[in-house]
Amino acid sequence: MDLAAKARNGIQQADGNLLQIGTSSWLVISSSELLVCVDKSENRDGRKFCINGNRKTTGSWSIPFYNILWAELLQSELIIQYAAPSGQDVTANVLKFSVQPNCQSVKEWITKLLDCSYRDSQPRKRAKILVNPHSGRKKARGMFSKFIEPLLRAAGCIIDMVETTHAGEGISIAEKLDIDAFDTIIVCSGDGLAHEVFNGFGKRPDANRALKKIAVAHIPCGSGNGLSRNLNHTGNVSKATLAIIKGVRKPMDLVLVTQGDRITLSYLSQATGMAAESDLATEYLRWMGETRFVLGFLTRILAKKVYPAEISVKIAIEGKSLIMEHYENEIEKQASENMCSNSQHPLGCDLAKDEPYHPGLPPLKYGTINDVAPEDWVVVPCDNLGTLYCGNLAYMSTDAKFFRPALHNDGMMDLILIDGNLRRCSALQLFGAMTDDTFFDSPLIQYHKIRAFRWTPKNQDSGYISIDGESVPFEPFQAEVHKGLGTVIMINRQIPGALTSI
Ligand SMILES: Nc1ncnc2c1ncn2[C@@H]1O[C@H](COP(=O)(O)OP(=O)(O)OP(=O)(O)O)[C@@H](O)[C@H]1O
Repeated sequence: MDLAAKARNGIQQADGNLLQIGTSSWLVISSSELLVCVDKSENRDGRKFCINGNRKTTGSWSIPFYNILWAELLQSELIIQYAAPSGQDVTANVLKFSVQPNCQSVKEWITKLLDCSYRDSQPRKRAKILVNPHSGRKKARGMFSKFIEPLLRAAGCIIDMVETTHAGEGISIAEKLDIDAFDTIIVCSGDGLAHEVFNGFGKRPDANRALKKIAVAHIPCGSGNGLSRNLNHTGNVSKATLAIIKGVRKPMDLVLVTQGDRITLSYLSQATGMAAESDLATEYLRWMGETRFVLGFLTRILAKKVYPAEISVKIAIEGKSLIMEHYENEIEKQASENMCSNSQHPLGCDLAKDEPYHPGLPPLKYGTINDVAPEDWVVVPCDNLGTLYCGNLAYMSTDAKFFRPALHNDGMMDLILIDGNLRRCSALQLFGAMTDDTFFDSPLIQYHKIRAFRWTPKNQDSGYISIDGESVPFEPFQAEVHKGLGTVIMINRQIPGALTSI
């Protein structure tokens, strides 16, 4: 069916969805998109309609609800802002129509269009934005002015941007942020700046409230962009911006890590051995972007390096088939919850439903690394350990899906242990499996769903430990997960067009 026919069909189905802008020109809110039909004969002088200032455009086309950014009536002008595909990206575009001044039916039509376009996502979010000009290939500043700012402004978001000037600034900004003035903090960088933001919130006396009130969002401008891949389902800057504009708040598990007398919040991963070294020991290859992780991993896997350790674990689910069963049940549960409602509690919902409320960080469930490990923890022999990789989300970078059954809010972490002395051909096969989604199935990896673990190095004086990709001192540590402690913005798959736009 061509669009004009679709539009006529739409008119017959629901008159309230139709906005007549001429005798034979219409705008129609269909079930999944906005249909635009502008008759050539009615826009000869270009007074009725223009697109991006061009008064000559006429014809019929459609815009998925997901791409509608904003609509408003300014006196006799109906303005519709939307994100239009442009090569690999989306860019801000504007349609303008002449209508009757301050017309009530136009106002009602706009309300309907915005309801369809945002569903239960909060429109016009108030965003604190951190841009790290040093991250990745140092393009974040350019990306902000080319894509991020125009899209956010077109969507009517209220934005307050700062460029970070040094490491650690993300912590102090989050620590001092007026959490009543914003809905979200959008990090335009790699995963490191998001780590700082969570840790800044963690330092506050009202840490729990800050972590619930301010949703963290990520636009992928760094060399490690795992968070954006998990939340926005994209590594593209403009599409991630759109996913955040149309995104929905969700609680996300956070991990509390104790080391010495320090406590660190982790949202993505904890790694030692090869997984940590291939990231942290390749800083000098930063110019390569995400390729540096691949190169780092390959060189170590082929060298058969081992990193002996003592590891004890609080197991949640044992065995790959039970883990997959849990994953599938949770996905089904989430889908039916989404069908019912996606309600947006102003504090990010799930405010300690089943646990007592604490204004600061919640108390540790299993003590610190300085306490004796609980008796029911399982000790895993790890004399030949190559990699310890513990993840809270599925993707660790844009295309490395290490933790296929990881869920952002199930109160569990996924732990991978891999021997370091694998035969070289097996190690290479395993490496290939990282990018084709068969990694989880490989018999070469031990996979556990856990609630907590402790790692102590054996016969190693120095080495690398990475928390969310950031280096921490080479000392024993203990980690435990807290369900829904943080809040993030995630793509809203319920809005028609969301899945085709990413
Ligand atoms: N202006 C700046 N100059 C130098 N470092 C900065 C600046 N702003 C922030 N940083 C630091 O840069 C670190 C890495 O940033 P980020 O994760 O955003 O980028 P990245 O390129 O992905 O880096 P990485 O691969 O190390 O995670 C962060 O820990 C942050 O503290």
